[in-house]
Amino acid sequence: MQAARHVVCALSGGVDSAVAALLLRRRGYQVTGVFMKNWDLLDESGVCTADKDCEDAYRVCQILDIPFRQVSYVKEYWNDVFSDFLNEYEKGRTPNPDIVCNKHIKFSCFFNYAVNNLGADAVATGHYARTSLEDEEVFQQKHIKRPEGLFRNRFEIRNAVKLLQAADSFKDQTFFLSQVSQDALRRTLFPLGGLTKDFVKKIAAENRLHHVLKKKESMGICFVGKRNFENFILQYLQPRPGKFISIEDSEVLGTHKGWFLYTLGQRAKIGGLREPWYVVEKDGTKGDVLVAPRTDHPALYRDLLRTGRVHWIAEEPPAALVRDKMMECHFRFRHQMALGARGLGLSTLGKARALLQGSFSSPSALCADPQSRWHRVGDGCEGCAGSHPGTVCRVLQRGRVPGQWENPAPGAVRLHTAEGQEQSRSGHGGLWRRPQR
Ligand SMILES: Nc1ncnc2c1ncn2[C@@H]1O[C@H](COP(=O)(O)OP(=O)(O)OP(=O)(O)O)[C@@H](O)[C@H]1O
Repeated sequence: MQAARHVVCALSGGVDSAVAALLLRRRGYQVTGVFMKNWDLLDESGVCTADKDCEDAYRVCQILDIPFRQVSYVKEYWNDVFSDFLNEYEKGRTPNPDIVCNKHIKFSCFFNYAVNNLGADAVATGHYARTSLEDEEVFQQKHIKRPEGLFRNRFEIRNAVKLLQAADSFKDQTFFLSQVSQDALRRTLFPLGGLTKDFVKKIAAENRLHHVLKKKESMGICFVGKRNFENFILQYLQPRPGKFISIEDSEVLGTHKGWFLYTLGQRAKIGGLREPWYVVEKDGTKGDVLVAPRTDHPALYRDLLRTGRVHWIAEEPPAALVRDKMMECHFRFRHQMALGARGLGLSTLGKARALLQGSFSSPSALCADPQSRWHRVGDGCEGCAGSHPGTVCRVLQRGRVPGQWENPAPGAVRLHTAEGQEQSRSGHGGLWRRPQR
Protein backbone atom coordinates (compact mmCIF):
# COMPACT_ATOMS: atom_id res chain seq x y z
CA MET A 1 0.00 0.00 0.00
CA GLN A 2 1.23 3.49 -0.85
CA ALA A 3 2.15 5.67 2.14
CA ALA A 4 -0.18 8.63 2.67
CA ARG A 5 1.00 11.82 1.02
CA HIS A 6 2.46 14.20 3.55
CA VAL A 7 1.15 17.77 3.27
CA VAL A 8 2.48 20.49 5.55
CA CYS A 9 -0.13 23.18 6.04
CA ALA A 10 0.72 26.72 7.19
CA LEU A 11 -1.65 27.40 10.09
CA SER A 12 -2.09 31.01 11.13
CA GLY A 13 -4.64 30.42 13.86
CA GLY A 14 -7.31 31.83 11.54
CA VAL A 15 -10.36 30.16 10.04
CA ASP A 16 -9.08 29.80 6.48
CA SER A 17 -5.98 27.77 7.19
CA ALA A 18 -7.86 25.71 9.81
CA VAL A 19 -10.43 24.67 7.21
CA ALA A 20 -7.65 24.10 4.64
CA ALA A 21 -6.02 21.62 7.05
CA LEU A 22 -9.37 19.97 7.75
CA LEU A 23 -10.05 19.47 4.03
CA LEU A 24 -6.59 18.03 3.46
CA ARG A 25 -7.19 15.60 6.28
CA ARG A 26 -10.52 14.58 4.73
CA ARG A 27 -8.74 13.86 1.47
CA GLY A 28 -6.71 11.27 3.33
CA TYR A 29 -3.37 13.07 3.46
CA GLN A 30 -1.02 12.96 6.40
CA VAL A 31 -1.15 16.58 7.54
CA THR A 32 1.22 18.58 9.75
CA GLY A 33 0.28 22.08 10.91
CA VAL A 34 3.01 24.73 11.15
CA PHE A 35 2.68 28.13 12.80
CA MET A 36 5.22 30.78 11.81
CA LYS A 37 6.20 33.52 14.16
CA ASN A 38 7.36 36.40 12.03
CA TRP A 39 7.17 39.42 14.27
CA ASP A 40 8.55 39.48 17.78
CA LEU A 41 5.88 40.38 20.26
CA LEU A 42 8.44 41.69 22.73
CA ASP A 43 9.32 44.41 20.26
CA GLU A 44 5.89 45.97 20.24
CA SER A 45 4.08 45.14 23.42
CA GLY A 46 0.55 43.94 23.06
CA VAL A 47 -0.13 44.89 19.47
CA CYS A 48 0.70 41.82 17.39
CA THR A 49 -1.13 38.80 18.66
CA ALA A 50 1.36 36.13 17.60
CA ASP A 51 1.23 34.13 20.83
CA LYS A 52 -2.55 34.00 20.87
CA ASP A 53 -2.56 33.02 17.19
CA CYS A 54 -0.05 30.31 17.90
CA GLU A 55 -2.27 28.90 20.65
CA ASP A 56 -5.24 28.95 18.29
CA ALA A 57 -3.25 27.11 15.64
CA TYR A 58 -2.21 24.54 18.22
CA ARG A 59 -5.86 23.98 19.18
CA VAL A 60 -6.77 23.46 15.54
CA CYS A 61 -4.15 20.70 15.38
CA GLN A 62 -5.56 19.13 18.53
CA ILE A 63 -9.09 19.16 17.13
CA LEU A 64 -7.93 17.70 13.81
CA ASP A 65 -5.56 15.32 15.58
CA ILE A 66 -2.53 16.29 13.53
CA PRO A 67 1.03 17.13 14.62
CA PHE A 68 1.84 20.78 15.32
CA ARG A 69 5.10 22.66 14.83
CA GLN A 70 6.10 26.21 15.47
CA VAL A 71 8.93 27.96 13.64
CA SER A 72 10.39 31.40 14.06
CA TYR A 73 11.24 33.54 11.07
CA VAL A 74 11.52 36.74 13.06
CA LYS A 75 15.06 37.36 11.85
CA GLU A 76 14.26 36.54 8.21
CA TYR A 77 11.10 38.65 8.33
CA TRP A 78 13.04 41.57 9.71
CA ASN A 79 15.82 41.27 7.12
CA ASP A 80 13.80 40.44 4.04
CA VAL A 81 10.38 41.96 4.62
CA PHE A 82 10.52 44.73 7.18
CA SER A 83 13.86 46.20 6.04
CA ASP A 84 12.62 46.17 2.47
CA PHE A 85 9.43 47.87 3.65
CA LEU A 86 11.42 50.68 5.28
CA ASN A 87 13.84 51.02 2.37
CA GLU A 88 11.00 51.32 -0.07
CA TYR A 89 9.27 53.94 2.05
CA GLU A 90 12.48 55.87 2.35
CA LYS A 91 12.64 55.99 -1.44
CA GLY A 92 9.12 57.37 -1.56
CA ARG A 93 7.37 54.20 -2.69
CA THR A 94 4.49 52.31 -1.12
CA PRO A 95 5.48 48.67 -0.74
CA ASN A 96 3.15 45.80 0.09
CA PRO A 97 4.77 43.68 2.82
CA ASP A 98 2.29 40.82 2.36
CA ILE A 99 3.54 40.23 -1.16
CA VAL A 100 7.15 40.29 0.03
CA CYS A 101 6.29 38.02 2.98
CA ASN A 102 4.75 35.44 0.66
CA LYS A 103 7.79 35.57 -1.56
CA HIS A 104 10.50 35.34 1.09
CA ILE A 105 8.88 33.78 4.13
CA LYS A 106 5.90 31.54 3.28
CA PHE A 107 6.97 30.36 -0.14
CA SER A 108 10.66 30.26 0.60
CA CYS A 109 11.59 29.76 4.30
CA PHE A 110 8.46 27.83 5.21
CA PHE A 111 8.44 25.92 1.94
CA ASN A 112 12.07 24.82 2.36
CA TYR A 113 11.50 23.87 5.99
CA ALA A 114 8.45 21.77 5.09
CA VAL A 115 10.18 19.97 2.23
CA ASN A 116 13.68 19.59 3.64
CA ASN A 117 13.06 19.23 7.39
CA LEU A 118 9.61 17.69 7.56
CA GLY A 119 9.79 15.67 4.34
CA ALA A 120 6.65 17.20 2.87
CA ASP A 121 5.37 15.98 -0.48
CA ALA A 122 3.55 19.29 -0.81
CA VAL A 123 2.75 22.40 1.23
CA ALA A 124 -0.64 24.06 1.64
CA THR A 125 -1.97 27.41 2.79
CA GLY A 126 -5.42 28.87 3.37
CA HIS A 127 -5.04 31.37 0.53
CA TYR A 128 -7.94 31.79 -1.84
CA ALA A 129 -6.13 30.94 -5.07
CA ARG A 130 -5.74 28.05 -7.47
CA THR A 131 -3.04 26.59 -9.64
CA SER A 132 -3.23 24.81 -12.96
CA LEU A 133 -2.44 21.46 -11.27
CA GLU A 134 -4.79 18.95 -9.71
CA ASP A 135 -3.65 17.60 -6.32
CA GLU A 136 -2.53 14.31 -7.79
CA GLU A 137 -0.42 16.07 -10.42
CA VAL A 138 1.32 18.00 -7.65
CA PHE A 139 2.38 14.75 -6.01
CA GLN A 140 3.36 13.01 -9.20
CA GLN A 141 5.76 15.54 -10.55
CA LYS A 142 9.43 15.21 -9.93
CA HIS A 143 11.26 18.02 -8.24
CA ILE A 144 13.06 20.02 -10.87
CA LYS A 145 16.06 21.86 -9.64
CA ARG A 146 16.05 25.38 -10.89
CA PRO A 147 18.96 26.12 -13.23
CA GLU A 148 21.57 28.42 -11.82
CA GLY A 149 21.47 30.91 -14.69
CA LEU A 150 18.88 33.46 -15.60
CA PHE A 151 16.97 31.25 -18.00
CA ARG A 152 14.82 28.24 -17.32
CA ASN A 153 15.25 25.02 -19.21
CA ARG A 154 12.73 24.05 -21.87
CA PHE A 155 11.11 21.30 -19.84
CA GLU A 156 10.45 23.67 -17.03
CA ILE A 157 8.87 26.26 -19.30
CA ARG A 158 6.64 23.70 -21.08
CA ASN A 159 5.38 22.30 -17.80
CA ALA A 160 5.16 25.50 -15.85
CA VAL A 161 2.41 25.69 -13.26
CA LYS A 162 0.13 28.69 -13.49
CA LEU A 163 -1.25 30.70 -10.63
CA LEU A 164 -5.01 31.01 -11.16
CA GLN A 165 -7.60 33.18 -9.50
CA ALA A 166 -9.87 31.76 -6.83
CA ALA A 167 -13.51 30.85 -7.46
CA ASP A 168 -14.55 33.44 -4.87
CA SER A 169 -13.53 36.54 -6.78
CA PHE A 170 -14.11 38.77 -3.77
CA LYS A 171 -11.67 36.76 -1.62
CA ASP A 172 -9.18 36.03 -4.39
CA GLN A 173 -5.66 36.51 -2.98
CA THR A 174 -3.56 36.03 -6.10
CA PHE A 175 -2.50 39.66 -5.85
CA PHE A 176 -0.54 38.77 -2.71
CA LEU A 177 0.91 35.70 -4.40
CA SER A 178 2.17 37.55 -7.45
CA GLN A 179 5.84 37.13 -6.53
CA VAL A 180 5.99 33.47 -5.54
CA SER A 181 8.45 31.21 -7.30
CA GLN A 182 7.57 28.52 -9.81
CA ASP A 183 9.49 26.00 -7.68
CA ALA A 184 7.29 26.56 -4.65
CA LEU A 185 4.04 26.97 -6.56
CA ARG A 186 4.38 23.61 -8.29
CA ARG A 187 4.35 21.88 -4.92
CA THR A 188 1.62 23.92 -3.30
CA LEU A 189 -2.02 23.06 -2.67
CA PHE A 190 -4.67 25.70 -2.09
CA PRO A 191 -7.58 23.69 -0.65
CA LEU A 192 -9.85 26.77 -0.49
CA GLY A 193 -9.35 27.82 -4.12
CA GLY A 194 -12.74 26.55 -5.23
CA LEU A 195 -14.75 27.66 -2.18
CA THR A 196 -16.46 30.80 -1.01
CA LYS A 197 -15.63 32.36 2.33
CA ASP A 198 -19.18 31.74 3.57
CA PHE A 199 -18.88 28.09 2.80
CA VAL A 200 -15.52 27.92 4.58
CA LYS A 201 -17.09 29.45 7.69
CA LYS A 202 -19.91 26.93 7.50
CA ILE A 203 -17.40 24.07 7.38
CA ALA A 204 -15.58 25.53 10.39
CA ALA A 205 -18.83 25.82 12.36
CA GLU A 206 -19.79 22.24 11.60
CA ASN A 207 -16.40 20.93 12.68
CA ARG A 208 -15.88 22.33 16.15
CA LEU A 209 -13.58 25.11 14.94
CA HIS A 210 -15.54 27.82 16.76
CA HIS A 211 -12.48 29.35 18.36
CA VAL A 212 -11.08 30.39 14.97
CA LEU A 213 -14.46 31.32 13.59
CA LYS A 214 -14.89 33.97 16.23
CA LYS A 215 -11.71 35.78 15.23
CA LYS A 216 -11.77 38.95 13.19
CA GLU A 217 -10.52 38.80 9.61
CA SER A 218 -6.90 39.97 9.46
CA MET A 219 -6.77 43.38 7.84
CA GLY A 220 -3.98 45.78 7.09
CA ILE A 221 -0.33 45.28 7.92
CA CYS A 222 0.10 42.84 10.80
CA PHE A 223 3.10 44.53 12.36
CA VAL A 224 1.42 47.93 12.37
CA GLY A 225 -1.76 46.59 13.95
CA LYS A 226 -4.17 49.21 15.17
CA ARG A 227 -1.53 51.85 15.66
CA ASN A 228 -1.40 55.11 13.75
CA PHE A 229 0.62 54.32 10.64
CA GLU A 230 2.51 57.62 10.55
CA ASN A 231 3.58 57.35 14.17
CA PHE A 232 4.65 53.77 13.62
CA ILE A 233 6.85 54.43 10.64
CA LEU A 234 8.39 57.56 12.14
CA GLN A 235 9.79 55.36 14.89
CA TYR A 236 12.01 53.84 12.22
CA LEU A 237 12.54 56.61 9.66
CA GLN A 238 13.90 60.05 10.31
CA PRO A 239 11.15 62.71 10.01
CA ARG A 240 11.65 65.11 7.09
CA PRO A 241 9.34 68.06 7.70
CA GLY A 242 8.20 69.69 4.47
CA LYS A 243 5.37 71.62 2.82
CA PHE A 244 2.12 70.73 1.12
CA ILE A 245 1.99 72.84 -2.03
CA SER A 246 -1.01 73.35 -4.29
CA ILE A 247 -0.38 72.17 -7.84
CA GLU A 248 -2.72 74.88 -9.09
CA ASP A 249 -1.04 78.03 -7.79
CA SER A 250 1.96 76.86 -5.72
CA GLU A 251 0.35 78.13 -2.55
CA VAL A 252 1.73 76.55 0.63
CA LEU A 253 -1.24 74.86 2.26
CA GLY A 254 0.37 73.30 5.29
CA THR A 255 3.21 71.16 6.57
CA HIS A 256 3.89 67.47 6.96
CA LYS A 257 6.42 65.24 8.72
CA GLY A 258 7.93 63.51 5.71
CA TRP A 259 7.26 63.40 1.97
CA PHE A 260 7.92 59.63 1.99
CA LEU A 261 4.86 59.07 4.18
CA TYR A 262 2.56 59.80 1.24
CA THR A 263 1.43 57.67 -1.67
CA LEU A 264 0.63 59.24 -5.00
CA GLY A 265 -3.10 59.67 -5.17
CA GLN A 266 -3.57 59.43 -1.42
CA ARG A 267 -5.80 61.91 0.34
CA ALA A 268 -3.55 64.26 2.27
CA LYS A 269 -4.91 65.41 5.56
CA ILE A 270 -3.85 69.02 5.74
CA GLY A 271 -4.36 70.67 9.08
CA GLY A 272 -6.95 73.45 9.02
CA LEU A 273 -8.38 72.55 5.60
CA ARG A 274 -11.82 70.97 5.41
CA GLU A 275 -11.89 70.08 1.74
CA PRO A 276 -9.93 67.07 0.54
CA TRP A 277 -6.60 67.40 -1.29
CA TYR A 278 -4.81 64.55 -3.05
CA VAL A 279 -1.12 63.83 -3.56
CA VAL A 280 0.03 64.44 -7.11
CA GLU A 281 3.78 64.54 -6.87
CA LYS A 282 6.51 64.25 -4.25
CA ASP A 283 9.78 66.11 -4.33
CA GLY A 284 12.27 64.06 -2.36
CA THR A 285 15.01 66.67 -2.70
CA LYS A 286 13.05 69.58 -1.26
CA GLY A 287 10.74 67.40 0.77
CA ASP A 288 7.61 69.00 -0.69
CA VAL A 289 4.36 67.20 -1.43
CA LEU A 290 2.34 68.64 -4.31
CA VAL A 291 -1.39 68.30 -3.93
CA ALA A 292 -4.49 68.81 -6.06
CA PRO A 293 -8.06 69.49 -5.00
CA ARG A 294 -10.69 66.86 -5.93
CA THR A 295 -10.18 63.29 -7.16
CA ASP A 296 -10.97 64.24 -10.73
CA HIS A 297 -8.33 66.91 -11.03
CA PRO A 298 -6.37 66.33 -14.27
CA ALA A 299 -3.07 66.56 -12.45
CA LEU A 300 -3.99 63.35 -10.67
CA TYR A 301 -3.91 61.32 -13.85
CA ARG A 302 -0.88 59.98 -15.60
CA ASP A 303 -0.24 58.27 -18.80
CA LEU A 304 2.91 56.37 -17.98
CA LEU A 305 4.26 54.61 -14.99
CA ARG A 306 7.31 52.54 -14.42
CA THR A 307 8.04 49.39 -12.50
CA GLY A 308 11.10 47.47 -11.51
CA ARG A 309 11.71 43.95 -12.76
CA VAL A 310 8.59 42.03 -13.64
CA HIS A 311 8.29 38.58 -12.08
CA TRP A 312 6.96 35.99 -14.52
CA ILE A 313 5.61 33.05 -12.56
CA ALA A 314 4.88 30.60 -15.31
CA GLU A 315 6.15 32.01 -18.54
CA GLU A 316 9.04 33.73 -20.13
CA PRO A 317 8.44 37.41 -20.87
CA PRO A 318 5.95 37.51 -23.77
CA ALA A 319 7.45 37.75 -27.23
CA ALA A 320 5.63 41.04 -27.83
CA LEU A 321 7.37 42.57 -24.85
CA VAL A 322 10.77 41.34 -25.91
CA ARG A 323 10.21 42.45 -29.50
CA ASP A 324 8.43 45.77 -29.05
CA LYS A 325 9.54 46.63 -25.56
CA MET A 326 5.85 47.02 -24.87
CA MET A 327 2.74 44.91 -24.48
CA GLU A 328 -0.89 45.21 -23.48
CA CYS A 329 -2.18 43.33 -20.50
CA HIS A 330 -4.75 43.30 -17.77
CA PHE A 331 -3.60 44.57 -14.46
CA ARG A 332 -4.40 44.91 -10.82
CA PHE A 333 -2.48 47.14 -8.47
CA ARG A 334 -4.61 46.68 -5.42
CA HIS A 335 -6.08 43.68 -3.72
CA GLN A 336 -9.78 43.37 -4.58
CA MET A 337 -9.53 45.83 -7.43
CA ALA A 338 -11.30 44.62 -10.58
CA LEU A 339 -8.91 43.29 -13.18
CA GLY A 340 -8.96 45.56 -16.15
CA ALA A 341 -7.09 47.60 -18.59
CA ARG A 342 -9.00 50.81 -18.17
CA GLY A 343 -9.34 53.62 -15.79
CA LEU A 344 -5.86 53.68 -14.36
CA GLY A 345 -5.81 56.86 -12.38
CA LEU A 346 -3.16 58.29 -10.20
CA SER A 347 -5.47 58.10 -7.26
CA THR A 348 -4.59 54.46 -7.00
CA LEU A 349 -1.30 54.60 -8.78
CA GLY A 350 0.84 54.43 -5.69
CA LYS A 351 -0.45 50.99 -4.90
CA ALA A 352 0.48 49.81 -8.37
CA ARG A 353 4.01 49.48 -7.18
CA ALA A 354 3.13 46.54 -5.12
CA LEU A 355 1.86 44.34 -7.89
CA LEU A 356 4.48 45.25 -10.39
CA GLN A 357 7.25 44.95 -7.87
CA GLY A 358 7.69 48.04 -5.94
CA SER A 359 9.37 50.65 -7.99
CA PHE A 360 7.08 52.98 -9.79
CA SER A 361 8.66 56.27 -10.40
CA SER A 362 6.47 59.21 -10.89
CA PRO A 363 5.20 58.98 -14.43
CA SER A 364 5.55 61.72 -16.92
CA ALA A 365 5.39 62.24 -20.64
CA LEU A 366 2.19 63.98 -21.57
CA CYS A 367 2.13 64.87 -25.18
CA ALA A 368 0.15 67.12 -27.41
CA ASP A 369 -0.34 65.12 -30.55
CA PRO A 370 -3.95 64.92 -31.75
CA GLN A 371 -3.54 61.42 -33.14
CA SER A 372 -3.53 59.73 -29.77
CA ARG A 373 -0.88 57.11 -30.32
CA TRP A 374 1.91 55.63 -28.29
CA HIS A 375 5.34 56.48 -29.50
CA ARG A 376 8.88 56.75 -28.29
CA VAL A 377 9.95 59.91 -26.60
CA GLY A 378 12.22 61.76 -28.95
CA ASP A 379 10.22 60.94 -32.06
CA GLY A 380 9.54 64.58 -32.65
CA CYS A 381 6.39 65.10 -30.62
CA GLU A 382 6.49 68.51 -29.02
CA GLY A 383 4.88 67.21 -25.86
CA CYS A 384 7.82 64.92 -25.27
CA ALA A 385 10.11 67.77 -24.52
CA GLY A 386 10.19 67.22 -20.79
CA SER A 387 10.39 63.44 -20.89
CA HIS A 388 13.35 61.14 -20.63
CA PRO A 389 14.75 59.67 -23.82
CA GLY A 390 14.04 55.97 -24.07
CA THR A 391 10.64 56.17 -22.41
CA VAL A 392 7.39 55.67 -24.20
CA CYS A 393 4.84 58.35 -24.58
CA ARG A 394 1.07 58.06 -24.96
CA VAL A 395 -0.11 60.86 -27.11
CA LEU A 396 -3.22 62.55 -25.88
CA GLN A 397 -5.59 65.10 -27.23
CA ARG A 398 -5.39 68.35 -25.51
CA GLY A 399 -8.07 70.94 -25.41
CA ARG A 400 -7.43 74.58 -26.11
CA VAL A 401 -7.55 75.77 -22.57
CA PRO A 402 -4.43 74.76 -20.69
CA GLY A 403 -5.20 71.94 -18.34
CA GLN A 404 -8.29 70.86 -20.25
CA TRP A 405 -7.64 67.30 -21.25
CA GLU A 406 -9.55 64.74 -23.13
CA ASN A 407 -8.57 61.19 -23.61
CA PRO A 408 -10.36 59.82 -26.63
CA ALA A 409 -9.32 56.19 -26.69
CA PRO A 410 -9.51 53.60 -23.97
CA GLY A 411 -6.00 52.68 -23.03
CA ALA A 412 -4.38 49.55 -21.76
CA VAL A 413 -1.53 48.69 -19.55
CA ARG A 414 1.60 48.33 -21.51
CA LEU A 415 4.67 46.64 -20.23
CA HIS A 416 7.77 48.19 -21.49
CA THR A 417 11.44 47.52 -21.29
CA ALA A 418 13.88 50.29 -21.71
CA GLU A 419 17.53 51.04 -21.24
CA GLY A 420 18.42 47.38 -21.01
CA GLN A 421 16.36 46.92 -17.87
CA GLU A 422 13.11 45.09 -17.64
CA GLN A 423 10.51 47.62 -16.73
CA SER A 424 6.86 48.09 -17.23
CA ARG A 425 4.80 51.08 -17.96
CA SER A 426 1.17 51.54 -18.24
CA GLY A 427 -1.17 53.89 -19.90
CA HIS A 428 -4.80 54.36 -19.19
CA GLY A 429 -7.95 55.42 -20.84
CA GLY A 430 -9.46 56.96 -17.78
CA LEU A 431 -10.68 60.45 -17.32
CA TRP A 432 -8.55 63.24 -18.50
CA ARG A 433 -11.29 65.77 -18.53
CA ARG A 434 -11.32 68.70 -16.29
CA PRO A 435 -14.57 68.62 -14.38
CA GLN A 436 -17.44 70.87 -15.44
CA ARG A 437 -17.74 73.57 -12.89
N1 LIG B 1 1.69 33.19 11.20
C1 LIG B 1 1.37 32.26 10.29
N2 LIG B 1 1.75 30.98 10.46
C2 LIG B 1 1.45 30.03 9.56
N3 LIG B 1 0.78 30.27 8.43
C3 LIG B 1 0.37 31.52 8.20
C4 LIG B 1 0.63 32.58 9.11
N4 LIG B 1 0.09 33.71 8.60
C5 LIG B 1 -0.48 33.36 7.44
N5 LIG B 1 -0.32 32.05 7.19
C6 LIG B 1 -0.77 31.28 5.99
O1 LIG B 1 -1.03 32.16 4.93
C7 LIG B 1 -2.41 32.12 4.59
C8 LIG B 1 -2.91 33.49 4.23
O2 LIG B 1 -2.76 34.30 5.35
P1 LIG B 1 -3.51 35.69 5.50
O3 LIG B 1 -3.23 36.19 6.84
O4 LIG B 1 -3.12 36.52 4.33
O5 LIG B 1 -5.01 35.29 5.19
P2 LIG B 1 -6.26 34.88 6.04
O6 LIG B 1 -7.33 34.79 5.01
O7 LIG B 1 -6.48 35.79 7.19
O8 LIG B 1 -5.96 33.37 6.55
P3 LIG B 1 -6.37 32.73 7.96
O9 LIG B 1 -7.87 32.87 8.10
O10 LIG B 1 -5.91 31.31 7.83
O11 LIG B 1 -5.62 33.53 9.00
C9 LIG B 1 -3.10 31.54 5.80
O12 LIG B 1 -4.33 30.93 5.47
C10 LIG B 1 -2.07 30.56 6.28
O13 LIG B 1 -2.09 29.36 5.54
